[in-house]
Amino acid sequence: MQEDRTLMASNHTKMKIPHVLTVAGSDSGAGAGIQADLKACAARGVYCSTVITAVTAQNTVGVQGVNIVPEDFVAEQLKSVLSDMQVDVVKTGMLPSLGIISVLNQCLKEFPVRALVVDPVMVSTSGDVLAGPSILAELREELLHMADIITPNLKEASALLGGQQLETVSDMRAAAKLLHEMGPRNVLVKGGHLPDSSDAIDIFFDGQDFYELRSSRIKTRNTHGTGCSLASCIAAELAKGSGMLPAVKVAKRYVETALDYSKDIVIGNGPQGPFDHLLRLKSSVKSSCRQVGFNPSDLLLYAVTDSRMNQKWSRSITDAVKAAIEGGATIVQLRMTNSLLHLIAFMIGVVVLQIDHYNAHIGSLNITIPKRRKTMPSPGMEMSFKKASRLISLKCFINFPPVLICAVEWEKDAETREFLEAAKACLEICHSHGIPLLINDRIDIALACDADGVHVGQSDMPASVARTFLGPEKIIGVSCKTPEQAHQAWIDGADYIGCGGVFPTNTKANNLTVGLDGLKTVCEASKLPVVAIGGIGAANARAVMEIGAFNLRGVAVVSALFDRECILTETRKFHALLKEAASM
Ligand SMILES: Cc1ncc(COP(=O)(O)OP(=O)(O)O)c(N)n1
Ligand SMILES: Cc1nc(C(=O)O)sc1CCOP(=O)(O)O
Ligand SMILES: [Mg+2]
Repeated sequence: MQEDRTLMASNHTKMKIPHVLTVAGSDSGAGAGIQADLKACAARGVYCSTVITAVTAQNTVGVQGVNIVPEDFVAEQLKSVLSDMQVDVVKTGMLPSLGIISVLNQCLKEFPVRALVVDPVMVSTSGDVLAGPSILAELREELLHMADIITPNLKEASALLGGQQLETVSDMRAAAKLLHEMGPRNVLVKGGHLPDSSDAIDIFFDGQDFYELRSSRIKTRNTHGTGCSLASCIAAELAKGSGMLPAVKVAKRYVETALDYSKDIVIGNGPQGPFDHLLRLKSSVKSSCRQVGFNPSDLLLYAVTDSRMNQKWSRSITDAVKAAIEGGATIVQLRMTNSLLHLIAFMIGVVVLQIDHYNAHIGSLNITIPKRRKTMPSPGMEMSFKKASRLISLKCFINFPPVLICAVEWEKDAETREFLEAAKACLEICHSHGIPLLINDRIDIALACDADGVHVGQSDMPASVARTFLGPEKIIGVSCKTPEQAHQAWIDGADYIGCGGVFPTNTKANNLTVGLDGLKTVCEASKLPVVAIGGIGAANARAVMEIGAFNLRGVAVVSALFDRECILTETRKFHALLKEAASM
Protein backbone atom coordinates (compact mmCIF):
# COMPACT_ATOMS: atom_id res chain seq x y z
CA MET A 1 0.00 0.00 0.00
CA GLN A 2 2.76 2.37 1.03
CA GLU A 3 4.68 1.39 -2.09
CA ASP A 4 1.65 2.14 -4.28
CA ARG A 5 1.33 5.60 -2.89
CA THR A 6 5.01 6.34 -3.50
CA LEU A 7 4.66 5.13 -7.06
CA MET A 8 1.61 7.28 -7.65
CA ALA A 9 3.36 10.30 -6.27
CA SER A 10 6.41 9.84 -8.44
CA ASN A 11 4.29 9.17 -11.55
CA HIS A 12 2.42 12.33 -10.87
CA THR A 13 5.57 14.46 -10.97
CA LYS A 14 7.16 12.87 -14.08
CA MET A 15 7.64 15.28 -16.91
CA LYS A 16 9.15 14.76 -20.34
CA ILE A 17 11.53 17.55 -21.23
CA PRO A 18 12.10 18.29 -24.94
CA HIS A 19 15.57 17.01 -25.76
CA VAL A 20 18.03 17.85 -28.52
CA LEU A 21 21.27 15.93 -29.01
CA THR A 22 23.92 17.94 -30.79
CA VAL A 23 26.70 16.11 -32.61
CA ALA A 24 29.29 18.79 -33.29
CA GLY A 25 32.73 20.21 -32.60
CA SER A 26 33.79 22.12 -29.51
CA ASP A 27 34.73 25.80 -29.95
CA SER A 28 37.11 26.95 -27.22
CA GLY A 29 35.92 30.54 -27.75
CA ALA A 30 32.36 29.29 -27.11
CA GLY A 31 30.80 31.35 -29.89
CA ALA A 32 29.95 28.44 -32.15
CA GLY A 33 29.86 24.63 -32.14
CA ILE A 34 28.77 22.61 -29.15
CA GLN A 35 28.88 25.66 -26.89
CA ALA A 36 26.55 27.69 -29.14
CA ASP A 37 24.20 24.72 -29.42
CA LEU A 38 23.99 24.36 -25.64
CA LYS A 39 23.27 28.05 -25.18
CA ALA A 40 20.70 28.23 -28.01
CA CYS A 41 18.83 25.21 -26.63
CA ALA A 42 18.97 26.64 -23.11
CA ALA A 43 17.62 29.95 -24.41
CA ARG A 44 14.76 28.09 -26.08
CA GLY A 45 14.01 26.07 -22.94
CA VAL A 46 15.12 22.70 -24.27
CA TYR A 47 17.52 20.15 -22.77
CA CYS A 48 20.64 19.61 -24.87
CA SER A 49 23.02 16.65 -24.68
CA THR A 50 26.30 16.66 -26.59
CA VAL A 51 28.45 14.33 -28.65
CA ILE A 52 31.78 15.97 -29.44
CA THR A 53 33.28 15.19 -32.84
CA ALA A 54 36.32 17.46 -32.67
CA VAL A 55 38.01 19.80 -30.27
CA THR A 56 39.04 23.07 -31.85
CA ALA A 57 41.40 25.72 -30.55
CA GLN A 58 39.53 28.78 -31.70
CA ASN A 59 38.87 32.42 -30.83
CA THR A 60 37.54 35.57 -32.43
CA VAL A 61 40.56 35.72 -34.72
CA GLY A 62 40.15 32.25 -36.24
CA VAL A 63 40.79 28.53 -35.80
CA GLN A 64 44.27 27.79 -34.49
CA GLY A 65 43.96 23.99 -34.26
CA VAL A 66 41.62 21.03 -34.74
CA ASN A 67 41.81 17.69 -32.97
CA ILE A 68 39.38 15.16 -34.41
CA VAL A 69 37.83 12.71 -31.94
CA PRO A 70 38.35 9.08 -33.05
CA GLU A 71 35.19 7.65 -34.62
CA ASP A 72 35.00 4.80 -32.07
CA PHE A 73 34.79 7.29 -29.29
CA VAL A 74 32.16 9.35 -31.14
CA ALA A 75 30.20 6.08 -31.46
CA GLU A 76 30.61 5.48 -27.73
CA GLN A 77 29.28 8.93 -26.88
CA LEU A 78 26.35 8.49 -29.27
CA LYS A 79 25.41 5.16 -27.74
CA SER A 80 25.73 6.47 -24.20
CA VAL A 81 23.23 9.23 -24.87
CA LEU A 82 20.86 7.57 -27.33
CA SER A 83 20.54 4.29 -25.41
CA ASP A 84 19.66 6.02 -22.16
CA MET A 85 18.05 9.40 -22.78
CA GLN A 86 14.89 10.05 -24.70
CA VAL A 87 16.28 12.24 -27.45
CA ASP A 88 13.66 13.96 -29.63
CA VAL A 89 15.84 15.61 -32.24
CA VAL A 90 19.45 15.15 -33.35
CA LYS A 91 21.22 18.20 -34.72
CA THR A 92 24.57 17.82 -36.45
CA GLY A 93 27.30 20.39 -36.93
CA MET A 94 30.98 19.73 -37.64
CA LEU A 95 31.37 16.13 -38.88
CA PRO A 96 35.07 16.10 -39.73
CA SER A 97 35.68 12.50 -40.87
CA LEU A 98 34.10 9.85 -43.05
CA GLY A 99 34.17 7.44 -40.10
CA ILE A 100 32.20 9.85 -37.89
CA ILE A 101 29.48 10.28 -40.52
CA SER A 102 29.30 6.53 -40.90
CA VAL A 103 28.94 5.80 -37.15
CA LEU A 104 26.31 8.53 -36.91
CA ASN A 105 24.36 6.90 -39.73
CA GLN A 106 24.54 3.53 -37.91
CA CYS A 107 23.47 4.95 -34.56
CA LEU A 108 20.52 6.83 -36.05
CA LYS A 109 19.32 3.59 -37.60
CA GLU A 110 19.73 1.77 -34.29
CA PHE A 111 18.16 4.56 -32.21
CA PRO A 112 15.68 6.45 -34.42
CA VAL A 113 14.70 9.95 -33.35
CA ARG A 114 11.78 12.20 -34.28
CA ALA A 115 13.82 14.54 -36.47
CA LEU A 116 17.31 15.10 -37.82
CA VAL A 117 18.61 18.62 -38.46
CA VAL A 118 21.81 18.70 -40.51
CA ASP A 119 23.87 21.87 -40.54
CA PRO A 120 26.54 20.93 -43.09
CA VAL A 121 29.38 22.85 -41.42
CA MET A 122 32.41 23.07 -43.68
CA VAL A 123 34.05 26.42 -43.24
CA SER A 124 34.10 28.60 -40.13
CA THR A 125 33.01 32.25 -40.24
CA SER A 126 36.73 33.14 -40.18
CA GLY A 127 37.21 31.14 -43.40
CA ASP A 128 38.99 28.16 -41.80
CA VAL A 129 38.13 24.70 -43.13
CA LEU A 130 36.39 22.52 -40.52
CA ALA A 131 35.35 19.61 -42.73
CA GLY A 132 37.14 19.14 -46.04
CA PRO A 133 35.70 18.33 -49.47
CA SER A 134 36.56 14.66 -48.92
CA ILE A 135 33.60 14.26 -46.59
CA LEU A 136 31.07 15.76 -49.03
CA ALA A 137 30.28 12.51 -50.83
CA GLU A 138 29.85 10.68 -47.52
CA LEU A 139 27.58 13.42 -46.21
CA ARG A 140 25.42 13.26 -49.32
CA GLU A 141 25.21 9.47 -49.31
CA GLU A 142 24.98 8.65 -45.63
CA LEU A 143 23.19 11.55 -44.00
CA LEU A 144 21.29 13.93 -46.25
CA HIS A 145 18.60 11.42 -47.15
CA MET A 146 17.91 10.92 -43.42
CA ALA A 147 17.63 14.64 -42.72
CA ASP A 148 14.36 16.41 -42.01
CA ILE A 149 16.07 19.68 -42.84
CA ILE A 150 19.50 20.80 -44.00
CA THR A 151 20.63 24.36 -43.38
CA PRO A 152 23.60 25.21 -45.65
CA ASN A 153 24.86 28.74 -46.14
CA LEU A 154 25.72 29.87 -49.66
CA LYS A 155 29.26 28.43 -49.56
CA GLU A 156 28.10 25.11 -48.15
CA ALA A 157 25.22 24.83 -50.60
CA SER A 158 27.63 25.58 -53.41
CA ALA A 159 30.11 22.94 -52.17
CA LEU A 160 27.37 20.31 -51.83
CA LEU A 161 26.35 21.06 -55.41
CA GLY A 162 29.89 20.61 -56.73
CA GLY A 163 31.03 24.22 -56.75
CA GLN A 164 28.07 25.93 -58.43
CA GLN A 165 28.17 29.75 -57.99
CA LEU A 166 25.23 31.13 -55.95
CA GLU A 167 24.84 34.87 -56.26
CA THR A 168 21.16 35.72 -56.47
CA VAL A 169 17.91 34.77 -54.79
CA SER A 170 16.92 32.82 -57.87
CA ASP A 171 20.26 30.91 -57.67
CA MET A 172 19.32 30.07 -54.07
CA ARG A 173 15.92 28.73 -55.15
CA ALA A 174 17.52 26.56 -57.80
CA ALA A 175 20.07 25.31 -55.25
CA ALA A 176 17.35 24.51 -52.70
CA LYS A 177 15.54 22.42 -55.30
CA LEU A 178 18.69 20.52 -56.29
CA LEU A 179 19.64 19.90 -52.66
CA HIS A 180 16.12 18.65 -51.98
CA GLU A 181 16.65 16.04 -54.67
CA MET A 182 19.50 14.65 -52.55
CA GLY A 183 16.96 13.41 -50.03
CA PRO A 184 16.35 15.86 -47.16
CA ARG A 185 12.67 16.60 -46.57
CA ASN A 186 13.25 20.34 -46.27
CA VAL A 187 16.03 22.69 -47.29
CA LEU A 188 16.94 26.10 -45.88
CA VAL A 189 19.54 27.92 -47.97
CA LYS A 190 20.85 30.81 -45.88
CA GLY A 191 21.63 33.92 -47.85
CA GLY A 192 23.31 35.86 -45.04
CA HIS A 193 26.35 36.38 -47.26
CA LEU A 194 24.40 37.33 -50.36
CA PRO A 195 26.02 40.46 -51.87
CA ASP A 196 24.07 43.71 -52.27
CA SER A 197 21.23 42.81 -49.97
CA SER A 198 20.11 44.96 -47.07
CA ASP A 199 18.03 42.05 -45.71
CA ALA A 200 19.17 38.59 -44.66
CA ILE A 201 17.21 36.47 -47.15
CA ASP A 202 16.88 32.72 -46.69
CA ILE A 203 15.09 30.34 -49.04
CA PHE A 204 13.06 27.56 -47.47
CA PHE A 205 11.88 24.74 -49.73
CA ASP A 206 9.69 21.91 -48.51
CA GLY A 207 9.65 19.97 -51.77
CA GLN A 208 6.57 21.78 -52.98
CA ASP A 209 6.68 25.44 -52.12
CA PHE A 210 9.40 28.02 -51.81
CA TYR A 211 9.31 30.57 -49.00
CA GLU A 212 11.47 33.68 -49.01
CA LEU A 213 12.23 34.43 -45.38
CA ARG A 214 13.55 37.91 -44.76
CA SER A 215 14.99 39.49 -41.65
CA SER A 216 16.88 42.73 -41.35
CA ARG A 217 20.64 42.37 -41.64
CA ILE A 218 22.14 43.44 -38.33
CA LYS A 219 25.31 45.50 -38.64
CA THR A 220 27.62 43.85 -36.12
CA ARG A 221 30.92 42.00 -35.88
CA ASN A 222 29.30 39.56 -33.46
CA THR A 223 28.02 36.97 -35.91
CA HIS A 224 30.26 34.03 -35.00
CA GLY A 225 28.08 30.98 -34.38
CA THR A 226 24.88 32.19 -36.04
CA GLY A 227 24.63 29.08 -38.26
CA CYS A 228 25.04 26.64 -35.36
CA SER A 229 22.58 28.60 -33.25
CA LEU A 230 19.96 28.81 -35.98
CA ALA A 231 20.10 25.04 -36.59
CA SER A 232 19.99 24.34 -32.84
CA CYS A 233 17.02 26.62 -32.42
CA ILE A 234 15.20 24.86 -35.27
CA ALA A 235 15.99 21.53 -33.53
CA ALA A 236 14.77 22.91 -30.21
CA GLU A 237 11.47 24.08 -31.67
CA LEU A 238 10.97 20.73 -33.41
CA ALA A 239 11.69 18.98 -30.10
CA LYS A 240 8.92 21.06 -28.52
CA GLY A 241 6.53 19.78 -31.19
CA SER A 242 6.55 22.64 -33.68
CA GLY A 243 6.06 22.13 -37.43
CA MET A 244 9.06 22.70 -39.72
CA LEU A 245 8.22 26.11 -41.22
CA PRO A 246 7.17 27.64 -37.87
CA ALA A 247 10.35 26.25 -36.30
CA VAL A 248 12.48 27.88 -38.99
CA LYS A 249 10.66 31.20 -38.61
CA VAL A 250 11.06 31.19 -34.82
CA ALA A 251 14.75 30.32 -35.17
CA LYS A 252 15.35 33.14 -37.62
CA ARG A 253 13.62 35.62 -35.36
CA TYR A 254 15.54 34.35 -32.34
CA VAL A 255 18.91 34.78 -34.06
CA GLU A 256 17.96 38.21 -35.39
CA THR A 257 16.89 39.34 -31.91
CA ALA A 258 20.05 37.98 -30.28
CA LEU A 259 22.30 39.61 -32.90
CA ASP A 260 20.56 42.93 -32.54
CA TYR A 261 20.74 42.74 -28.76
CA SER A 262 24.44 41.81 -28.84
CA LYS A 263 25.57 44.11 -31.63
CA ASP A 264 27.70 46.30 -29.37
CA ILE A 265 29.14 43.78 -26.91
CA VAL A 266 32.89 43.30 -27.07
CA ILE A 267 34.40 39.86 -26.55
CA GLY A 268 37.85 39.18 -28.01
CA ASN A 269 39.98 41.25 -30.34
CA GLY A 270 39.39 39.47 -33.63
CA PRO A 271 37.07 40.42 -36.46
CA GLN A 272 34.27 38.00 -35.58
CA GLY A 273 32.85 38.06 -32.07
CA PRO A 274 30.30 35.78 -30.42
CA PHE A 275 26.81 36.98 -29.55
CA ASP A 276 24.80 36.59 -26.38
CA HIS A 277 22.35 33.72 -26.72
CA LEU A 278 20.67 34.43 -23.40
CA LEU A 279 20.31 38.19 -23.95
CA ARG A 280 21.78 38.90 -20.55
CA LEU A 281 25.34 40.13 -20.91
CA LYS A 282 24.47 43.68 -21.81
CA SER A 283 22.31 44.21 -18.75
CA SER A 284 24.90 42.71 -16.42
CA VAL A 285 27.48 45.07 -17.91
CA LYS A 286 25.09 47.94 -17.25
CA SER A 287 24.21 46.88 -13.76
CA SER A 288 27.84 46.15 -12.94
CA CYS A 289 28.18 49.94 -12.74
CA ARG A 290 26.41 49.63 -9.41
CA GLN A 291 26.65 46.90 -6.84
CA VAL A 292 24.71 43.88 -8.11
CA GLY A 293 22.01 42.47 -5.83
CA PHE A 294 20.25 44.00 -2.89
CA ASN A 295 21.93 46.14 -0.29
CA PRO A 296 19.61 46.84 2.71
CA SER A 297 21.30 50.18 3.34
CA ASP A 298 19.76 51.35 0.04
CA LEU A 299 16.46 51.57 1.94
CA LEU A 300 17.58 54.61 3.97
CA LEU A 301 15.81 57.26 1.90
CA TYR A 302 13.40 55.46 -0.36
CA ALA A 303 11.79 57.89 -2.83
CA VAL A 304 8.43 56.80 -4.25
CA THR A 305 7.33 58.89 -7.24
CA ASP A 306 3.83 60.25 -7.82
CA SER A 307 2.74 61.44 -11.26
CA ARG A 308 -0.07 63.67 -9.99
CA MET A 309 2.30 65.55 -7.73
CA ASN A 310 4.58 66.07 -10.72
CA GLN A 311 1.62 67.34 -12.72
CA LYS A 312 0.69 69.68 -9.90
CA TRP A 313 4.19 71.16 -9.80
CA SER A 314 4.55 71.04 -13.62
CA ARG A 315 7.61 68.88 -13.78
CA SER A 316 8.55 65.77 -15.66
CA ILE A 317 9.06 62.45 -13.95
CA THR A 318 12.72 62.46 -15.01
CA ASP A 319 13.34 65.91 -13.52
CA ALA A 320 11.71 64.79 -10.28
CA VAL A 321 13.77 61.58 -10.07
CA LYS A 322 16.98 63.42 -10.92
CA ALA A 323 16.41 66.01 -8.22
CA ALA A 324 15.59 63.33 -5.62
CA ILE A 325 18.74 61.39 -6.44
CA GLU A 326 20.90 64.50 -6.40
CA GLY A 327 19.42 65.35 -3.02
CA GLY A 328 20.40 61.95 -1.60
CA ALA A 329 17.61 59.42 -2.31
CA THR A 330 19.15 55.97 -1.96
CA ILE A 331 16.56 54.00 -3.95
CA VAL A 332 13.70 55.04 -6.26
CA GLN A 333 10.35 53.39 -6.84
CA LEU A 334 8.40 54.35 -9.94
CA ARG A 335 4.75 54.42 -8.91
CA MET A 336 2.46 55.59 -11.70
CA THR A 337 -0.91 57.02 -10.93
CA ASN A 338 -3.94 57.31 -13.19
CA SER A 339 -4.14 59.23 -16.39
CA LEU A 340 -6.99 61.55 -17.23
CA LEU A 341 -8.62 59.02 -19.50
CA HIS A 342 -9.03 56.60 -16.66
CA LEU A 343 -10.84 59.28 -14.80
CA ILE A 344 -13.13 59.95 -17.77
CA ALA A 345 -13.85 56.25 -18.28
CA PHE A 346 -14.55 55.98 -14.60
CA MET A 347 -16.93 58.96 -14.53
CA ILE A 348 -18.84 57.67 -17.55
CA GLY A 349 -19.10 54.34 -15.83
CA VAL A 350 -20.46 55.82 -12.62
CA VAL A 351 -22.83 58.35 -14.17
CA VAL A 352 -24.26 56.21 -16.95
CA LEU A 353 -24.51 52.94 -15.20
CA GLN A 354 -25.27 54.20 -11.71
CA ILE A 355 -24.24 51.06 -10.07
CA ASP A 356 -23.36 50.14 -6.54
CA HIS A 357 -22.78 46.56 -7.26
CA TYR A 358 -22.37 44.84 -10.58
CA ASN A 359 -20.94 41.90 -12.34
CA ALA A 360 -19.19 42.25 -15.65
CA HIS A 361 -19.10 39.05 -17.59
CA ILE A 362 -16.91 38.60 -20.63
CA GLY A 363 -16.41 35.03 -21.79
CA SER A 364 -15.01 33.17 -18.83
CA LEU A 365 -14.03 36.36 -17.00
CA ASN A 366 -16.25 37.20 -14.06
CA ILE A 367 -15.56 40.43 -12.28
CA THR A 368 -17.34 41.73 -9.21
CA ILE A 369 -17.01 45.00 -7.42
CA PRO A 370 -18.63 44.53 -4.03
CA LYS A 371 -21.13 47.05 -2.75
CA ARG A 372 -19.58 49.99 -0.95
CA ARG A 373 -16.09 48.74 -1.56
CA LYS A 374 -13.74 50.76 0.55
CA THR A 375 -11.65 51.63 -2.44
CA MET A 376 -14.31 53.30 -4.60
CA PRO A 377 -13.92 56.88 -5.90
CA SER A 378 -11.98 59.34 -3.90
CA PRO A 379 -9.59 61.99 -5.19
CA GLY A 380 -6.59 60.26 -3.67
CA MET A 381 -7.17 56.86 -5.36
CA GLU A 382 -4.28 55.08 -6.97
CA MET A 383 -4.21 51.45 -8.08
CA SER A 384 -7.54 50.42 -6.64
CA PHE A 385 -9.12 53.37 -8.40
CA LYS A 386 -7.42 52.35 -11.59
CA LYS A 387 -8.60 48.78 -11.25
CA ALA A 388 -12.14 49.95 -10.56
CA SER A 389 -12.14 52.29 -13.55
CA ARG A 390 -10.90 49.47 -15.76
CA LEU A 391 -13.73 47.25 -14.63
CA ILE A 392 -16.29 49.95 -15.18
CA SER A 393 -14.77 50.61 -18.58
CA LEU A 394 -15.31 46.95 -19.33
CA LYS A 395 -18.93 47.22 -18.31
CA CYS A 396 -19.32 50.26 -20.55
CA PHE A 397 -17.74 48.32 -23.34
CA ILE A 398 -20.36 45.60 -22.96
CA ASN A 399 -23.28 48.03 -22.92
CA PHE A 400 -21.98 50.66 -25.35
CA PRO A 401 -19.31 49.01 -27.44
CA PRO A 402 -19.24 51.48 -30.35
CA VAL A 403 -18.85 54.45 -28.04
CA LEU A 404 -16.24 53.19 -25.68
CA ILE A 405 -14.21 50.47 -27.30
CA CYS A 406 -11.83 52.80 -29.09
CA ALA A 407 -11.24 55.11 -26.14
CA VAL A 408 -10.73 52.36 -23.59
CA GLU A 409 -8.51 50.18 -25.75
CA TRP A 410 -6.41 53.10 -26.88
CA GLU A 411 -6.01 54.31 -23.34
CA LYS A 412 -4.95 50.90 -22.04
CA ASP A 413 -2.05 50.72 -24.47
CA ALA A 414 -1.10 54.32 -24.00
CA GLU A 415 -0.85 53.86 -20.26
CA THR A 416 1.47 50.88 -20.49
CA ARG A 417 3.63 52.57 -23.08
CA GLU A 418 3.78 55.73 -21.05
CA PHE A 419 4.79 53.73 -17.99
CA LEU A 420 7.47 51.84 -19.92
CA GLU A 421 8.91 54.99 -21.47
CA ALA A 422 9.04 56.66 -18.05
CA ALA A 423 10.67 53.56 -16.57
CA LYS A 424 13.37 53.46 -19.25
CA ALA A 425 14.14 57.15 -18.85
CA CYS A 426 14.27 56.91 -15.04
CA LEU A 427 16.40 53.78 -15.19
CA GLU A 428 19.00 55.61 -17.20
CA ILE A 429 19.13 58.42 -14.64
CA CYS A 430 19.20 56.03 -11.67
CA HIS A 431 21.93 53.84 -13.14
CA SER A 432 24.08 56.79 -14.11
CA HIS A 433 24.06 57.65 -10.38
CA GLY A 434 24.40 54.02 -9.16
CA ILE A 435 20.90 54.06 -7.63
CA PRO A 436 18.51 51.11 -7.98
CA LEU A 437 15.11 51.66 -9.60
CA LEU A 438 12.14 49.52 -8.57
CA ILE A 439 8.78 49.40 -10.36
CA ASN A 440 5.57 49.49 -8.36
CA ASP A 441 3.17 46.60 -9.08
CA ARG A 442 4.12 45.98 -12.72
CA ILE A 443 6.39 42.98 -13.19
CA ASP A 444 5.92 43.25 -16.97
CA ILE A 445 7.30 46.79 -16.99
CA ALA A 446 10.21 45.79 -14.75
CA LEU A 447 11.08 42.95 -17.12
CA ALA A 448 10.65 45.05 -20.24
CA CYS A 449 13.03 47.79 -19.08
CA ASP A 450 15.29 45.50 -17.03
CA ALA A 451 14.69 47.52 -13.87
CA ASP A 452 16.39 46.47 -10.64
CA GLY A 453 13.22 45.00 -9.19
CA VAL A 454 9.63 45.51 -8.15
CA HIS A 455 7.55 46.44 -5.15
CA VAL A 456 4.31 44.47 -4.77
CA GLY A 457 1.40 44.79 -2.38
CA GLN A 458 -0.84 42.18 -0.81
CA SER A 459 -3.26 42.27 -3.75
CA ASP A 460 -0.60 42.36 -6.46
CA MET A 461 1.23 39.41 -7.97
CA PRO A 462 2.58 37.24 -5.15
CA ALA A 463 6.30 37.73 -4.51
CA SER A 464 6.96 34.01 -5.07
CA VAL A 465 5.54 34.27 -8.59
CA ALA A 466 7.31 37.57 -9.24
CA ARG A 467 10.55 35.85 -8.22
CA THR A 468 10.10 33.11 -10.81
CA PHE A 469 9.70 35.77 -13.49
CA LEU A 470 12.45 38.10 -12.32
CA GLY A 471 15.10 35.57 -11.33
CA PRO A 472 17.27 35.43 -8.23
CA GLU A 473 19.10 38.72 -8.62
CA LYS A 474 16.32 41.27 -8.91
CA ILE A 475 15.05 43.11 -5.84
CA ILE A 476 11.55 42.30 -4.61
CA GLY A 477 9.79 44.28 -1.89
CA VAL A 478 6.40 43.43 -0.38
CA SER A 479 3.97 45.67 1.53
CA CYS A 480 3.12 44.15 4.92
CA LYS A 481 0.93 45.33 7.78
CA THR A 482 1.10 42.22 9.94
CA PRO A 483 3.70 39.75 11.27
CA GLU A 484 2.00 36.98 9.24
CA GLN A 485 2.41 38.92 6.03
CA ALA A 486 6.05 39.63 6.91
CA HIS A 487 6.65 35.92 7.48
CA GLN A 488 5.04 35.03 4.15
CA ALA A 489 7.14 37.64 2.32
CA TRP A 490 10.25 35.96 3.67
CA ILE A 491 9.02 32.52 2.59
CA ASP A 492 8.16 33.91 -0.85
CA GLY A 493 11.73 35.06 -1.41
CA ALA A 494 11.29 38.84 -0.99
CA ASP A 495 14.33 41.01 -0.22
CA TYR A 496 12.66 43.57 2.02
CA ILE A 497 9.24 44.57 3.31
CA GLY A 498 7.53 47.95 3.30
CA CYS A 499 5.49 48.44 6.47
CA GLY A 500 2.72 51.00 6.75
CA GLY A 501 0.85 53.18 6.78
CA VAL A 502 2.67 54.24 9.84
CA PHE A 503 0.71 57.52 9.93
CA PRO A 504 -2.38 58.69 8.02
CA THR A 505 -1.65 59.93 4.51
CA ASN A 506 -3.48 61.66 1.69
CA THR A 507 -1.32 59.97 -0.91
CA LYS A 508 -2.95 56.55 -0.63
CA ALA A 509 -6.65 56.46 0.00
CA ASN A 510 -8.35 54.31 2.63
CA ASN A 511 -5.04 53.11 3.90
CA LEU A 512 -5.13 51.40 7.27
CA THR A 513 -2.54 52.80 9.67
CA VAL A 514 -0.47 50.61 11.95
CA GLY A 515 1.18 53.36 14.00
CA LEU A 516 4.65 53.17 15.55
CA ASP A 517 3.64 50.19 17.69
CA GLY A 518 2.37 48.23 14.69
CA LEU A 519 5.58 49.05 12.83
CA LYS A 520 7.66 47.79 15.74
CA THR A 521 5.64 44.55 15.98
CA VAL A 522 6.11 43.86 12.26
CA CYS A 523 9.84 44.69 12.43
CA GLU A 524 10.31 42.28 15.33
CA ALA A 525 8.56 39.51 13.43
CA SER A 526 10.36 40.15 10.17
CA LYS A 527 13.44 38.25 9.10
CA LEU A 528 13.81 40.77 6.28
CA PRO A 529 14.94 44.40 6.39
CA VAL A 530 12.05 46.85 6.73
CA VAL A 531 11.30 50.27 5.29
CA ALA A 532 8.54 52.29 6.94
CA ILE A 533 5.97 54.13 4.79
CA GLY A 534 2.91 56.33 5.11
CA GLY A 535 2.62 59.89 6.31
CA ILE A 536 6.32 60.18 7.09
CA GLY A 537 7.93 63.61 6.83
CA ALA A 538 10.73 65.66 8.33
CA ALA A 539 8.69 66.19 11.51
CA ASN A 540 8.22 62.51 12.43
CA ALA A 541 11.01 60.63 10.60
CA ARG A 542 13.29 60.66 13.64
CA ALA A 543 10.57 59.12 15.82
CA VAL A 544 10.14 56.37 13.24
CA MET A 545 13.84 55.59 13.01
CA GLU A 546 14.11 55.52 16.79
CA ILE A 547 11.55 52.78 17.50
CA GLY A 548 14.47 50.52 18.36
CA ALA A 549 14.22 47.88 15.61
CA PHE A 550 17.61 46.91 14.21
CA ASN A 551 16.12 45.80 10.87
CA LEU A 552 14.26 49.05 10.23
CA ARG A 553 16.59 50.39 7.59
CA GLY A 554 14.87 53.53 6.37
CA VAL A 555 11.73 55.37 5.37
CA ALA A 556 9.82 55.46 2.08
CA VAL A 557 8.27 58.80 1.25
CA VAL A 558 6.16 60.35 -1.46
CA SER A 559 4.73 63.75 -0.57
CA ALA A 560 7.57 64.80 1.74
CA LEU A 561 9.82 64.88 -1.32
CA PHE A 562 7.60 65.21 -4.37
CA ASP A 563 4.76 67.44 -3.15
CA ARG A 564 7.24 70.21 -2.47
CA GLU A 565 8.39 73.21 -4.45
CA CYS A 566 12.04 72.18 -4.48
CA ILE A 567 12.64 68.42 -4.44
CA LEU A 568 16.39 68.82 -4.28
CA THR A 569 16.32 70.95 -1.12
CA GLU A 570 13.75 68.77 0.62
CA THR A 571 15.60 65.56 -0.20
CA ARG A 572 18.90 67.02 1.00
CA LYS A 573 17.36 68.00 4.34
CA PHE A 574 15.62 64.66 4.71
CA HIS A 575 18.76 62.72 3.87
CA ALA A 576 20.82 64.61 6.44
CA LEU A 577 18.16 63.99 9.07
CA LEU A 578 18.03 60.25 8.36
CA LYS A 579 21.80 59.90 8.33
CA GLU A 580 21.91 61.46 11.74
CA ALA A 581 19.05 59.32 13.08
CA ALA A 582 20.60 56.12 11.66
CA SER A 583 23.95 56.85 13.33
CA MET A 584 22.39 57.20 16.80
C1 LIG B 1 8.10 50.77 -0.06
C2 LIG B 1 6.66 50.63 -0.30
N1 LIG B 1 5.88 50.12 0.65
C3 LIG B 1 4.55 49.98 0.43
C4 LIG B 1 4.01 50.33 -0.77
C5 LIG B 1 2.54 50.12 -1.07
O1 LIG B 1 2.34 49.08 -1.98
P1 LIG B 1 0.85 48.55 -2.22
O2 LIG B 1 0.29 48.13 -0.93
O3 LIG B 1 0.90 47.55 -3.30
O4 LIG B 1 0.11 49.83 -2.75
P2 LIG B 1 0.41 50.65 -4.07
O5 LIG B 1 1.64 51.45 -3.88
O6 LIG B 1 0.58 49.69 -5.18
O7 LIG B 1 -0.78 51.52 -4.25
C6 LIG B 1 4.84 50.85 -1.74
N2 LIG B 1 4.38 51.22 -2.95
N3 LIG B 1 6.16 50.98 -1.50
C1 LIG C 1 2.39 54.17 -1.47
C2 LIG C 1 2.01 53.98 -0.05
N1 LIG C 1 1.90 52.78 0.53
C3 LIG C 1 1.52 52.83 1.79
C4 LIG C 1 1.31 51.66 2.67
O1 LIG C 1 0.83 51.84 3.77
O2 LIG C 1 1.63 50.57 2.22
S1 LIG C 1 1.32 54.42 2.33
C5 LIG C 1 1.73 55.01 0.82
C6 LIG C 1 1.78 56.45 0.48
C7 LIG C 1 2.89 57.16 1.17
O3 LIG C 1 2.86 58.46 0.75
P1 LIG C 1 3.31 59.65 1.71
O4 LIG C 1 4.75 59.49 1.95
O5 LIG C 1 2.99 60.88 0.87
O6 LIG C 1 2.46 59.56 2.94
MG1 LIG D 1 0.77 47.62 -5.28
